Amino acid sequence: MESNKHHNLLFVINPISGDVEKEDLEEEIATICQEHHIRFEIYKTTGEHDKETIKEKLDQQKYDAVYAIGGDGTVSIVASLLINTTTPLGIVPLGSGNGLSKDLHIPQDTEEALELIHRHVVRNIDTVLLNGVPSIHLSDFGFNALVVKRFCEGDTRGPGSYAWIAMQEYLGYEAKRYRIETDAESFEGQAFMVTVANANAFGTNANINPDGILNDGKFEICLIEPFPKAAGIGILYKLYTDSIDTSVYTRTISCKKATIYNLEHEVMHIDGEPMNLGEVITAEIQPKSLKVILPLPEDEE
Ligand SMILES: Nc1ncnc2c1ncn2[C@@H]1O[C@H](COP(=O)(O)OP(=O)(O)OP(=O)(O)O)[C@@H](O)[C@H]1O
Repeated sequence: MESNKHHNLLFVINPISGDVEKEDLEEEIATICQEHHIRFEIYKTTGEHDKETIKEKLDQQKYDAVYAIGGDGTVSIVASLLINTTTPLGIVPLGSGNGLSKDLHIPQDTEEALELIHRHVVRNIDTVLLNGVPSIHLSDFGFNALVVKRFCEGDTRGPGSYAWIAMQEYLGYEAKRYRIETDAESFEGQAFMVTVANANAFGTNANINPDGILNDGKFEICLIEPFPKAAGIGILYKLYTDSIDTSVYTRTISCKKATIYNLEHEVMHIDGEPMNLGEVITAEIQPKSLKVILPLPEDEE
């Protein structure tokens, strides 16, 4: 565990995330930073070449931390630039999906999350490389990836439209075939979805990997195998009560390295961004490769 006092910060704000108005936010940031004698800069994302622009800023100047203010997409852009650097990632969750921040127990209330600027600890977490592309949270193939793809193609945001798309796609969805080889065990067969899980729960709170630990040097491959449609409600219930690992239709492989053969070229996403990485995907853990800013443990407050 480390702590680091902030002197110079970069805030990356996504002005459209979560359909949340963020006008007062800049003033709140300015107030806290002035109070604690912290220099700061704000970059507002545009949706175009944000990663490149933020990278230029990081190359030009040393920041003590970069705070991503938005949803999982914004967090993912910032995090991918901070992996294997000494600069920690801070998160102020303000998106429609805030999965990583929830798994890290970062306050979901904006005011409380901003308090971390002057009261926090820094910890190292693992990340996973999928054909060289970093995944910090959850990536998957199959049903959920299809829903994520349709969601990204649509023009409505929020959990309601995600649930609506999921319902529309569910009845017609057919499991796809995968071969998975890992340093622990192998699998070949059909799956409804295959998740490469560094963390635990999606932004919707569906917990696909209840026992996952973000800094254990391993990731999990969580499979939901084919099931009768009538069993869907039970699986959904287990996903939302942190007990999916007790379902007879699931299988979890904990490993450090895996090769996934996506035999039917099913859609996939990495941390919520649809992506096509081809038929053969290698996944490899990058132990403790990302520094994150977290609330002080209760016994240290
Ligand atoms: N100024 C902007 N105008 C339009 N789109 C933007 C802008 N800034 C960022 N974006 C887009 O916002 C998306 C990321 O949003 P993020 O995940 O942080 O929040 P979200 O509300 O959870 O979003 P989503 O509903 O897509 O999950 C990316 O697709 C990015 O291109």
